Amino acid sequence: MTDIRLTIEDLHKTYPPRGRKDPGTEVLRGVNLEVHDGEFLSIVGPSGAGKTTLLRCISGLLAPTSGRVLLDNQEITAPPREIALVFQDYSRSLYPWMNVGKNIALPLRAQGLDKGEIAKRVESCLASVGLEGAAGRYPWQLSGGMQQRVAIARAIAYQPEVMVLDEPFASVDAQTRNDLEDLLLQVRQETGATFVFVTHDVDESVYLSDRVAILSQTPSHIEEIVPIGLPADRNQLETRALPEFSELRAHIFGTIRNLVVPTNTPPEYTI
Ligand SMILES: Nc1ncnc2c1ncn2[C@@H]1O[C@H](COP(=O)(O)OP(=O)(O)OP(=O)(O)O)[C@@H](O)[C@H]1O
Repeated sequence: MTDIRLTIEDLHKTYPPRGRKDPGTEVLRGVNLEVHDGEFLSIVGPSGAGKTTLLRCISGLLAPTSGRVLLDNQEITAPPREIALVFQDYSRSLYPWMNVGKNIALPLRAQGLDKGEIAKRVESCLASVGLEGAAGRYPWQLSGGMQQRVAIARAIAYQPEVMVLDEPFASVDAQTRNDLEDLLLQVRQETGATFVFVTHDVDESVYLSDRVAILSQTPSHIEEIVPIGLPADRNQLETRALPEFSELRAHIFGTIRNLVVPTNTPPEYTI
């Protein structure tokens, strides 16, 4: 049996009232989830279902109202060293006044590594994300996709056990997005890390994952966990052309659509 890396136990989160007339916002109501060691698990769900809230609780950035998140059986009460985060907004996560090398080195310096080890890690992580020799460039000199590669390099330089990513590819074009998806699969193979990945893109969740967890409408719980039994060796053209791929995306899309109470707003998910 696979080891459990992360356990989410009966997690509840209600944001406190913002004024006298605001009762507060109950977002998570009893989320239970286990993430296996080395697994790639994606979280999808209707817009506003609480995906980011759940990720923030998992990574120790937000205290749950009740319930617990355990990393290797230890309750998380603050951001643990073993977890690295990558967000959608790379332009805010990289420091524009520091070059790429310094951006990647910053958390390593905080970890107390010596200069030689830091320089080695910066170069090898840049090579892993296809940005050899870019250490001296500044974030504003790079395209959006390249900046997100730097954010991924910074996360892997840290040698985390778990990588938590919140819609990391939502702001890049379709071709770059496919390249970054493959980069993530390569990073997963090289590092053996566990991935928890939030996306609005059902196809992306099927392409990348071992399992996809579907969050319900708020106050949310896990509606369904879908095992993705596709061959481990994924390929943008062949994997996406498999009949099982279409069946899985149709199933997940249908489940999310059934969760959404009809409104006049256009659907966010497309198939
Ligand atoms: N700091 C906060 N204070 C109060 N309410 C909040 C706060 N952050 C989020 N919310 C509310 O919690 C709900 C869930 O938000 P969250 O961002 O977690 O959902 P999401 O599934 O990630 O959203 P999206 O699909 O838009 O990315 C929303 O109704 C949001 O307005």
